[in-house]
Amino acid sequence: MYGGGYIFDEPNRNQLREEQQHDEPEKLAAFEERIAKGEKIEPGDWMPVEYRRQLIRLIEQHAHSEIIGALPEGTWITRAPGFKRKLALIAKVQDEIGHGQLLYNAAETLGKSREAMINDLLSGKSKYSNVFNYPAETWADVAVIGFLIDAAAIVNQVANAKGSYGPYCRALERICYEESFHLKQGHDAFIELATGTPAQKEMLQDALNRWWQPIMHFFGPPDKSSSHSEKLMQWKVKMASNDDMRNQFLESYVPKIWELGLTLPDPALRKNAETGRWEYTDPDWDEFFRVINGGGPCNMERLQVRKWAEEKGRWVRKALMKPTEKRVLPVA
Ligand SMILES: CC(C)(COP(=O)(O)OP(=O)(O)OC[C@H]1O[C@@H](n2cnc3c(N)ncnc32)[C@H](O)[C@@H]1OP(=O)(O)O)[C@@H](O)C(=O)NCCC(=O)NCCSC(=O)Cc1ccccc1
Repeated sequence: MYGGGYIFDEPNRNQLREEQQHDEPEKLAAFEERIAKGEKIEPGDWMPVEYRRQLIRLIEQHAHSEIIGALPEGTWITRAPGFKRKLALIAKVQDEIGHGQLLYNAAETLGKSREAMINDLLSGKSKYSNVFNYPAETWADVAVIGFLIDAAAIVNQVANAKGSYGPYCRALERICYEESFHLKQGHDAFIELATGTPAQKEMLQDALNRWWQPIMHFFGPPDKSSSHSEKLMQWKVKMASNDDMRNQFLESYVPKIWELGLTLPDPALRKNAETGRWEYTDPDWDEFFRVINGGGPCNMERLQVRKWAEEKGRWVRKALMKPTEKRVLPVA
């Protein structure tokens, strides 16, 4: 556990309870009117308890995804082919950690401490993106992550940057600038393999086959079984539904993959000319829920690495604390 002596602050818990009692209809109506007008909600503004709770959940999961998301690519820094690719990968992985910091800051404005968030990650209480629970077996996996997972993240983040909560939107705007650089480096590595030797192309095709289902899962369950979408879209936290984002990703990237002579492991994948929407075989949603609930191939390994890093970094955090903060509090 995060042993720097941190818990979910009691004052914040009390604040949440207090606000719950004040979720009065007039305040709620005024809040929803502001959302409808496209105004940004800022940390000091009144907000329904459920809006706060949902934002903490979503932003916290996003932050964890960035931190854990650095791990599969991070293991390739020393093995990236050539000095330039090593440098670019170091910069990219560093950016992902920076994105995690920006997002933890945004979530903290809602009253949950960073330490409580890290504790919830390490205990398995909080989720993070399904995709980072798979191994990066070859250099081609890094190219697929850098191109297609970054692309998927950009589709989601560009949309939600226009959402209602100011600190989250501002963090997303900055993240999107950096992600567009990541996409370029991923695309470059992807093209090099796709247009390289038969062995390189085969390695890329193999990585694509393995990553396709996790990427389809990335946007979340189908709209009909998405538990949070309705409320989050009403409150303009999510600016497009899971299926719409998945469709937008397919629209932008499937043609690019096919143009390179690569295939995707779904014979039903095609654009319906009449509806303008992409059709596909439903990915295995049981596998998705298994992975996001801790049963993926790398969940245990990912959390072990984070726990190790927290343990090893404890003395640094302690050294940076004010003497009065150095007492160890029980973990929530
Ligand atoms: C769209 C969605 C992901 C899910 O919509 P919601 O309305 O929130 O949920 P919904 O009701 O549809 O689902 C029901 C349950 O399923 C959970 N679940 C769903 N999908 C996933 C999933 N894929 N993975 C794990 N869990 C998932 C969901 O939490 C809920 O469980 P709960 O009730 O909490 O226990 C939303 O949370 C979002 O936009 N998040 C912000 C963006 C974000 O986090 N991006 C992360 C990647 S950043 C990146 O990649 C950068 C990078 C690139 C390369 C290298 C390194 C880094």
